[in-house]
Amino acid sequence: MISTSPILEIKGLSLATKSNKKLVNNVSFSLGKGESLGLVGESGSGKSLTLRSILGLLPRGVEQTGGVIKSDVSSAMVFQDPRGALDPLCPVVKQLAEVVYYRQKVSRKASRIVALELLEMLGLPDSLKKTDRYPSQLSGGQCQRVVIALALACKPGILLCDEPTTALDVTVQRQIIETITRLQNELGFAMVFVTHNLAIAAALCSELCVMKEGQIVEHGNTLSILQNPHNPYTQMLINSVLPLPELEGSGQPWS
Ligand SMILES: Nc1ncnc2c1ncn2[C@@H]1O[C@H](COP(=O)(O)OP(=O)(O)OP(=O)(O)O)[C@@H](O)[C@H]1O
Repeated sequence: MISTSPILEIKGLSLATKSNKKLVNNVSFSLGKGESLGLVGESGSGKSLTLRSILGLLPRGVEQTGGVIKSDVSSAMVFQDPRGALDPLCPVVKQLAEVVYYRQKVSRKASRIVALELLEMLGLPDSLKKTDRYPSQLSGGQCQRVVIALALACKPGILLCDEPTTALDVTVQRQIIETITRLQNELGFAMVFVTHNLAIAAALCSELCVMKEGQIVEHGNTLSILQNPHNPYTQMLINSVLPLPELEGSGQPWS
């Protein structure tokens, strides 16, 4: 299924609480350079824990009880809540310049220049680049762009996205998805993308893992799975997406 040699391989990953309650069970997948894999499934199915284990960022009380994670490139994470991921007391340009300074090992002056370039790349307005604005002075969509810039400042081989658009309204969701697609084409990072939204998974990810109760129940090409799901749970997930109602008489779906 993977055409290039994998840059991330997860084999038989199992996670449990300290009291041995199983949370993720025997999860395996791999990712090639520049590829995108979606993790979908109901709330509590283990998507975020699987993603966090790639970074070694498991929450307190959860431990890896089995399996191996092999990766020879760096990863960076984009979290669901953009405001929560930013320091409210530090101007955004300064936050970004700090990450560039420590991760790219350039001078203070150069780190600010790179930070401004990253904001430009993310399509943020000039006003935000010229004046030092705090996160509370930015919209949710602008904050999420800054958070993506923070992750890209680490020059990741793999971008780990944990429902990065869930907290945003649908028009901003679309802009963020388009921005991520553009940046992936420009920069060539691979991506693991956690989402509840099958349409977003279809737009971004060529490969899909469907998770239920800590296990992968279906894994393969995204379009094949969405058009011809084999697992009853996948079928249920697809059928639970509300169809747009049709305008009476017109036969046309709402636009
Ligand atoms: N720190 C923790 N201690 C104990 N159990 C936890 C902890 N974090 C998560 N869990 C449990 O692990 C399971 C998987 O959680 P996870 O956050 O990975 O689900 P998810 O599929 O990402 O859900 P959502 O889509 O709602 O974010 C859930 O049952 C959750 O309650």
